[in-house]
Amino acid sequence: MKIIKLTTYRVPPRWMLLKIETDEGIVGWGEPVIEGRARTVEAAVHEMTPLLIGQDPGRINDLWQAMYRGGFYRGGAILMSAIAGIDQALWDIKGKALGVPVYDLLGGRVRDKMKMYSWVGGDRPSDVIAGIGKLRALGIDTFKMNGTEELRMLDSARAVDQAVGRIAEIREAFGNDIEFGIDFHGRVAAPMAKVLLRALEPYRPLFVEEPVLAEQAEYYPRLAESTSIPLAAGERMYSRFEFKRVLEQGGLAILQPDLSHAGGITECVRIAAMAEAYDVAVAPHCPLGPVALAACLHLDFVSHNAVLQEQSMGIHYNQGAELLDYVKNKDDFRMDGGYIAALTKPGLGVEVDEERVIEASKNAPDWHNPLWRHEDGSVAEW
Ligand SMILES: O=C(O)[C@H](O)[C@@H](O)[C@@H](O)[C@H](O)CO
Ligand SMILES: [Mg+2]
Repeated sequence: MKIIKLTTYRVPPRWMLLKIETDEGIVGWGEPVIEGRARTVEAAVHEMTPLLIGQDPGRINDLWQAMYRGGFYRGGAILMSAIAGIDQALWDIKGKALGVPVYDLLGGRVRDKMKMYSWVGGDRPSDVIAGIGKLRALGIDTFKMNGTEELRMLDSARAVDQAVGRIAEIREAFGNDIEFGIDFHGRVAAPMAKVLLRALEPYRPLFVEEPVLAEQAEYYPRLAESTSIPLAAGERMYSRFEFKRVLEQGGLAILQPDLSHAGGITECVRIAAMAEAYDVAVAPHCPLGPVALAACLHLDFVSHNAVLQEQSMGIHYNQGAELLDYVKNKDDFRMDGGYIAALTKPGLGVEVDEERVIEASKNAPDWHNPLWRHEDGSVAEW
């Protein structure tokens, strides 16, 4: 079998889907995208085409190495997202060619169902109580929300009280019937991280995500010393080589590689195995579309240390399209009591509605995250 064509479709809300065609008629789908840089990743995908056209799609490891090592410069958000989407599509082709789901190509399932969580509260975490109430009715009991709005490097007791007060309200309203992660989203600088973590201790969040920016990873062990709250990070790390440093230095209880940013299934399954050796859990990051989620689920079903899966149904970013709008087999993604079953169809298990994708790609938005500024006019982390 040979790869004959790559086609990219940027689609609402802010995703990109990649279709890889072969000379035997089998097609694979991937989701190479960095939120806000879809056009850049699209260019990177097409720059890699000469390494792929005419090649056997079944030689995923060799194609991965050629894409990673072949360009001299390597790593980072753009190139690793391009590789990720291509990798996902190659696994999709392989599974379809052999008539098995990707998890069976990776040694089979370690679990029967996977625990999912939903976002509540939006960019500026508000109405989280109402959001949780609505989703509780659907049997969902695990959530994530932003921990703060903009926060200055050194902010006020009032700002801390506002952030903590929201969490206190959640515990007040729902007790221990629900669990929730708090995403600091890189908005909290090192001077404030310890302050905020300590103030949140009494409310026992399931985890705090990106307690500081990924470029401040040396703070993870120091912050972990100061709190019992499990620390999580990973959406802004892009390969085994970044995650190995974080595992070596310690501090993170949960790694959150993104299957559409960190080199795809091939790379993230290795990252998950590395984490298991350090007794670190994995909870793949996925605020994206259905192909990215499917790739995450195949990792989840073969990784003993996979504990939670993010999915974007109802997320505040999904303006103009929802998680399953481009999927024909929507029922396969049904959640039951906050869990999802394995995707058992061959390949990634996503039946892409190509007509819908092509139609939607005709007016793809150029989504970019907002540029926030503090009261004094300086740039604030979004
Ligand atoms: O945890 C999450 O889902 C992420 O922090 C998410 O909010 C960001 O990755 C966002 O998609 C960037 O545009
Ligand atoms: Mg996050």
